[in-house]
Amino acid sequence: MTDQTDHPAAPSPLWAAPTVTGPVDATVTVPGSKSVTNRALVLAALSSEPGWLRRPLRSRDTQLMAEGLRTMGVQIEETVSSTTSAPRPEDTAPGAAVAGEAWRVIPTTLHGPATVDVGNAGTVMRFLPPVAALADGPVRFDGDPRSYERPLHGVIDGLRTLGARIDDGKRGALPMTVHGSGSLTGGPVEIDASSSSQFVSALLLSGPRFNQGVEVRHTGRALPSMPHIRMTIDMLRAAGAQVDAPEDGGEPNVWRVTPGALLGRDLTIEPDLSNAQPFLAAALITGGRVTIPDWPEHTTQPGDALREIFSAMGGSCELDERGLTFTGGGRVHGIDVDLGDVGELTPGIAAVAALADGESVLRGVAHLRLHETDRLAALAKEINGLGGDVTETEDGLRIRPRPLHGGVFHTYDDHRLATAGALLGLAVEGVQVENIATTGKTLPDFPGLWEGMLGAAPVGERA
Ligand SMILES: O=C(O)C1=C[C@@H](OP(=O)(O)O)[C@@H](O)[C@H](O)C1
Ligand SMILES: C=C(OP(=O)(O)O)C(=O)O
Repeated sequence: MTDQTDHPAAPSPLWAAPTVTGPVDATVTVPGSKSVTNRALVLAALSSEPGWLRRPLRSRDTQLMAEGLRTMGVQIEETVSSTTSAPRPEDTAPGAAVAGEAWRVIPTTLHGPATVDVGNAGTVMRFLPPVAALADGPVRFDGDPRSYERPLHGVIDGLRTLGARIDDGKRGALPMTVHGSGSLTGGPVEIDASSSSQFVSALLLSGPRFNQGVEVRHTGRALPSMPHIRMTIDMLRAAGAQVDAPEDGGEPNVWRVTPGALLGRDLTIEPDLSNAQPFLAAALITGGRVTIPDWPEHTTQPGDALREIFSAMGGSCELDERGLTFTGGGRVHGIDVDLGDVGELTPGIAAVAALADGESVLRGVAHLRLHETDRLAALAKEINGLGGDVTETEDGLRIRPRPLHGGVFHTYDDHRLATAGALLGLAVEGVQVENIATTGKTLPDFPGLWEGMLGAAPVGERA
């Protein structure tokens, strides 16, 4: 929490991005979804009975979420993948299920005083304040310097309307203290969630535990990341909540959650499809083939849109019992696409677009200026630093491919900038990615997975 402000910044190490000389051909098992894991943790913590998360993502963002809930009293235990909390002998035998494969969540009466470190996790800084409003006692929220700049007004103002007392020094941002009183009135609330869909998800996720439930009405410009709101609704319903949503015949931009108990679930977390992006992109860029096991047939994850987007950029994919196999066609095409629903895919798409045979226009993602970093400015600056021609538009990027050269690719503590740099390095010699460890926000050991994928690639001429 304070590390980054108390000490002078040490220079971040550089990671020499490997360049490949032939098509990749690999199967890459991607860890669990950040968005599903962090919703599942919140819902399990608010349930009336214990639950299980199997194959949860263990990364900075999800550990921060688990730790935040623990500080309010929730028990989250590392366990073996068994259906009881006591490990069976066969689970601890060599080659059997590894300890820590599952999280067992045991809810409790939430309490303060507590301090939550949100890091730079949008899900933690937005989903936990409504939980804290249900705790008995003050809960302080703090995080990385960037968390102070990320929008939070929808959650703060929304919670105040619903009856919470919050001390934010009138900034409408972190740091702040939520003075929980053990319960929240709830009811109708209007918010402008055009800067982050997570405002809506945050108020809905805790909504069943508010005395009057919640009715969230979005006012303002277009909402980004609609599949993530759909994910919230589907997971709430699977936990037994009653939710009315616009796409089910309800009023546009209005969601209602009825008060009621949430059920403890036994949930296996899907792989993170947005984190599958760099590996699929490697197949596209090198004219190779990558299989991602356990790709869900139906999902609300925005990463599922990669099947269509990357196919349009020059490949093809097949979903079968092995998972999703993406095969690059040998050429990468430019694309003109609105990414408003799937904004978190933008950095990876921009990197691929910089290597394409024609211009790309990425639209509908103005809100990315308020993500982990200003992603539009960072992508333009870093790709241009390698010789590219990227310009910012009002709501996105225009990318005109040019021959690129090596150099340092700065990442601004943004995991998706780091994987975008790795992608460029596949095709461009001498790319050095600053602070590759920042990928640990959502994808621990990215370098190991990346080098493992390339190790499986046959050596040969560039495709
Ligand atoms: O609810 C979620 O899990 C997320 C919603 C999106 O946030 P925004 O709507 O702020 O873009 C997305 O970009 C983020 O990575 C995860
Ligand atoms: C925007 C992102 O994260 P978050 O808002 O959850 O911090 C992301 O993972 O791309």
